[in-house]
Amino acid sequence: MAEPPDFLSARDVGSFAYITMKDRTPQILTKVIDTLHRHKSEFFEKYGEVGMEAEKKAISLLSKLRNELQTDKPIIPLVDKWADTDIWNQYLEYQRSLLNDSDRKPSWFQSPWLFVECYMYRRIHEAIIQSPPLDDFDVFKESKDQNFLESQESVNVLCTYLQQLTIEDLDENQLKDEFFKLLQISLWGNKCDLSLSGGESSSQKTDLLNSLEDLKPFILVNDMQHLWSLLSKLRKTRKKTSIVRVDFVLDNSGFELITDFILADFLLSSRLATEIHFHGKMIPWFVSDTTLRDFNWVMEQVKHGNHEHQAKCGGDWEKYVQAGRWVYHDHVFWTLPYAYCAMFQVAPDLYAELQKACLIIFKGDLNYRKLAGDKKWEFTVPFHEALNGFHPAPLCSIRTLKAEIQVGLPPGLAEQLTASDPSWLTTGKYGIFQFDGPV
Ligand SMILES: O=P(O)(O)OC[C@H]1O[C@](O)(CO)[C@@H](O)[C@@H]1O
Ligand SMILES: [Mn+2]
Repeated sequence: MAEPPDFLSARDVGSFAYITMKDRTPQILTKVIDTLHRHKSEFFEKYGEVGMEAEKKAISLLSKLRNELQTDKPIIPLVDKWADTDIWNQYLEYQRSLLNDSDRKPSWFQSPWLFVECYMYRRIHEAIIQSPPLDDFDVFKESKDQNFLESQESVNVLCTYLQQLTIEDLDENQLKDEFFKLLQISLWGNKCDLSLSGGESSSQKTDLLNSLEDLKPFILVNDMQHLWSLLSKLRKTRKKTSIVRVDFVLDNSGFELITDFILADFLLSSRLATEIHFHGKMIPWFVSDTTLRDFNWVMEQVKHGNHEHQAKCGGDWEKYVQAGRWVYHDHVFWTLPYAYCAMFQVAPDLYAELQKACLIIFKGDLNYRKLAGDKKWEFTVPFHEALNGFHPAPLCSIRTLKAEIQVGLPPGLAEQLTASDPSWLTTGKYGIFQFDGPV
């Protein structure tokens, strides 16, 4: 058997991992510090002097973190006492044990990129929870909310589209077309995450629905048909009372979350699924990722939006939640640095939960990196192989490409893309629907 490939790492000078660690992450940390500064008077009003002291403490911890990163210092153990602190510190030990030389320590620019990038977000969380009473403050909340608010026009268009679809009148082919349309909306919704733009606003302003045809050439792997075959077969063959569960491993809040809600709503309304389970993050993560608070906030906003179709959607979604047809889950595993092939061992309860799904949709780039272990795979390696034994249920990655990792391409395509568009892997311009499961 050939050796598995090496991990992506900032050690590779000039790589996207390197540029992210050198430029983008310090920029994100600076923005976090600035956010805390800007909330100073709010903290004072709420907590008095204690709030001011806490703000100072958080800023000093974050400045120290930025300095450690920029000077490639060793990765140090976490000192907080949170649900996953011990697991993280064990993982740090494991990373250290991988370095044969006992004097060498894992560091920002030498260790696997997935590990250090996750560690940075976990250290931001540490800085905040060590600074009570600010321990509940989400440093990314403002930008997530802004992304949603700036996408209002597109949100209206999508809600209106969904409300005006008369699903019961559609024949099988029409239903498939609509399903494909909403899958593509959910794909391109992943284009505008905030960590890629260094936390700067990147909301959705164009009318996606009318751009889908133009965007089709940018879909490099298109397994939508497999998703349709799977769900439409279940729809035809299932008994009246049986459950068809689709899980979404969510990515970003704001506009992307709306596109996921629209797709999830369609799945229920069309009876392609009977239950949707959403998996979000327990702590603020990679700037724009969805937490329970974001999930609820976005739903509330839509419900109280001053647009008739938005309000109707929001009302429906709330009812789905109340009826247990939409269920939100979180788990510490999603904010650990492990590839998903480790889930069975590290978080068997989560693995068992995912096994209940008929289909799992993994949204976004970070999920893809974790599915494929963030390794330098050949572009033609089969997706099934890169998953390295992670097969809880049929699954599909819906992702725009924002990192130098992609598998399952036909021979020659990567070379062709590199020649015509050298940054094809990292700009979010290209997308995939990549399925693994029985076909
Ligand atoms: O929100 P997404 O689609 O997971 O993208 C987040 C992305 O941010 C980056 O880490 C860059 O910091 C990408 O490479 C990463 O995977
Ligand atoms: Mn994200």
